[in-house]
Amino acid sequence: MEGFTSISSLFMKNELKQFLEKEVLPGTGVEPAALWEGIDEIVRELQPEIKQLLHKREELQQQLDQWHSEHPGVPSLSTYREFLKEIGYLEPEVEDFTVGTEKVDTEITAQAGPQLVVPLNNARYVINAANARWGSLYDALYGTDVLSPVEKGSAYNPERGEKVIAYAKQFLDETFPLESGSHQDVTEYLVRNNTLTAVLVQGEETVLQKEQFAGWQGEENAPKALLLKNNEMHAEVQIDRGHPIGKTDQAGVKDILVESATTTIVDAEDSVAAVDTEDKLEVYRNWLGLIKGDLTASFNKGGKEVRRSLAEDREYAAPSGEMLTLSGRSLLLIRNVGHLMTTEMLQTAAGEEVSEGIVDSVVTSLIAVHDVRKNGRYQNSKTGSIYIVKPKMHGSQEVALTNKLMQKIETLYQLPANTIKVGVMDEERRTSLNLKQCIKEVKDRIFFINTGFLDRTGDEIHTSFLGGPMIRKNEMKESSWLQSYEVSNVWTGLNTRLHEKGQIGKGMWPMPEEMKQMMEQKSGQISAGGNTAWVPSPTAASLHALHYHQLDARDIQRVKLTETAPENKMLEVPIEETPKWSKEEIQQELENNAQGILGYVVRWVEQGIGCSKVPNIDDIELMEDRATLRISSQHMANWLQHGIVKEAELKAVMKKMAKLVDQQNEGDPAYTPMTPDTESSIAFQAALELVLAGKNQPSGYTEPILHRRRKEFKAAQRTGEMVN
Ligand SMILES: CC(=O)SCCNC(=O)CCNC(=O)[C@H](O)C(C)(C)COP(=O)(O)OP(=O)(O)OC[C@H]1O[C@@H](n2cnc3c(N)ncnc32)[C@H](O)[C@@H]1OP(=O)(O)O
Ligand SMILES: O=CC(=O)O
Ligand SMILES: [Mg+2]
Repeated sequence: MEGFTSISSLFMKNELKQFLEKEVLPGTGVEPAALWEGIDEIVRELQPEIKQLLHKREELQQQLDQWHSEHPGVPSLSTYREFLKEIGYLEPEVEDFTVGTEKVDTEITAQAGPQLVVPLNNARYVINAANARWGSLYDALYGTDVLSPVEKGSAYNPERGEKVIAYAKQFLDETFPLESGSHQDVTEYLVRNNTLTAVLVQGEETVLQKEQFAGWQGEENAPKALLLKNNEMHAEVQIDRGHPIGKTDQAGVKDILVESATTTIVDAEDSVAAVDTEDKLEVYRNWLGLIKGDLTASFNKGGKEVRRSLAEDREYAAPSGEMLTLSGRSLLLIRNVGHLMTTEMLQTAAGEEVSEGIVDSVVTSLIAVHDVRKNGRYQNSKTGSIYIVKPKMHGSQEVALTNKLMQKIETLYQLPANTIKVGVMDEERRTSLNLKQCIKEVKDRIFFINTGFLDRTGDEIHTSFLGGPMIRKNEMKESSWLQSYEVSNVWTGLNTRLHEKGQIGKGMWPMPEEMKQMMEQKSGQISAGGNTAWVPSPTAASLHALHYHQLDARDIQRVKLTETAPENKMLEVPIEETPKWSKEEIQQELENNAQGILGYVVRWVEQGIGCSKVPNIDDIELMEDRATLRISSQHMANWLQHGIVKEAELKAVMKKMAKLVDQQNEGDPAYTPMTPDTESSIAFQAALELVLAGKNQPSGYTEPILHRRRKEFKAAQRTGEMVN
């Protein structure tokens, strides 16, 4: 095969083979021949199993479709439950057990804090994310709407600055109260007898309680930084009387750094558009750079050349008399793709593509072997673990398959058993309903469960597609199935003692610009029992970090563990039995969905951007990724199926919204408008296809269409380049 080299019985793209041989393998202790043989064996054994499990998904969906056609509307619970048991959708109960994962880093076991997610194909963002372990509270407050609407413009506004400082000092008073007086009235901080001492305006001295003072930098009588600790999370008061802000502060405080993203998921899945070898290698190379510690990104920002690299660790003198070192970087977890897609990078002799999930796990864990062998400039996992997040698994058999894959990889790389930890995204209905069984399959390697409610909503719609029209998208968050799913996830996590070994994670804040709202609402995820929750940006991480100071997540979990089992309402399908929507409401729903779909898809297909901010109908910028696309496309397809909208009307809405999206992108020189010639716009046709063919997409996923259309666009671009 042209462009491929044979490795055992398989054929590998030359670029991947070279990348593995020249850039990855040296230093891992794994020989090329052993790798090729190992991959071959894994593929031979697991590829048929994956196919079988994908076939099982289809079979179940057909049975569900048939059942819903015969029982239209909201299902009667007892009959429905029986049916689901009969077809094996609901799995048999399993005995109680506890999670036994060992060698998990303290960022996961001891700390409770924000989890940042970042697209792995963007080196500039990825380095930023790794460094988001620490973030400026002053910047986070000044640059967002938490205190007052965002101001555009470059000049520093001292009035806004004052508000920021007052808020931050109030945070200090609430979280790190002085024995008497307020941080607002401090004129000098110093360290005396290993105690943080503050001099107040009137001249009297006060102290911070001992347990909260973790260290300092600089001289004891003129410290530059004071390290404070609460609920296992740190904050650093930075003092510099020569700094433009420090100069204006009576205590010389220039900023308060907050420990922010304790963990970061570097994402090779739903936030990236990676459809071929070129794209995948970019993703893998960035992961290698992160693990080796030498990833850099150079770019121009505000007229200045910036070269970004990974942050160093932070060192402090500790009250114990010893030095204290804290990581300067977030603990990195990598999200692989799920079981569905295959990749051109590796093929069988018959020309059949190999599962992309297998290749992802083999390559990303091989790269992480450098961390286990301490080859990098920094050490990501101090416990020698590799953290892989596995998305979109349906039920316990698929989790068992992932476990088998990781076992085989460990054997291949001669790693101790359970070195590769697995994070299970609870984002498909069959996993939520059988979560205990799923956790059991990876009970000694699981390090988190996470309520990926976005994918989960897409799957909720697709599973019961033929039952009737779904409620409006915005109503989903309040619906009983979703609330029950959140509660049940926590319950199962706590009762398998997962929280003692890992994270019970909560979902994404998908409105990156709405930080005031986030500050008002996102602490709810901790009150609900989460010890981590997803944020879309470093700024959001720094702000959400404050919630972990306000609430003791571990304590909340201990209390929740004593509660009785929640009622399971996950089978309450969100069908609107007697739709009474006005024409305007229907139009609004369709336009909102169409705008989101088109705004996201056009950048995906034509620019290879897998996660972007797209304004909704109310001009609020929403984070759109493949999971939000799954919801919108399935929702429109479902309304089409049930006659809430006719095909011609739907097409008209799509065209109207394409015009709007074109206008919204006018300032982007790389953008090609979809209108007026929507027929020849590959992006527009992709968006339309996602809706018109939505009913038949596997589990309602958008990957197959997106990948095909992106490849089509890339090919057209290449042909165009050749012609020009
Ligand atoms: C359902 C799911 O699967 S959710 C998981 C998938 N979602 C994600 O991964 C969301 C990740 N977030 C993002 O990709 C981005 O924040 C977006 C696309 C939502 C917004 O991106 P932009 O429009 O470029 O953001 P904006 O212009 O406000 O900010 C850009 C700055 O913030 C930084 N930034 C934004 N998001 C991130 C992030 N997730 N990690 C690190 N840095 C980030 C950028 O580095 C940039 O700073 P720089 O100029 O110093 O490099
Ligand atoms: O992956 C996260 C989700 O919400 O889906
Ligand atoms: Mg998801």
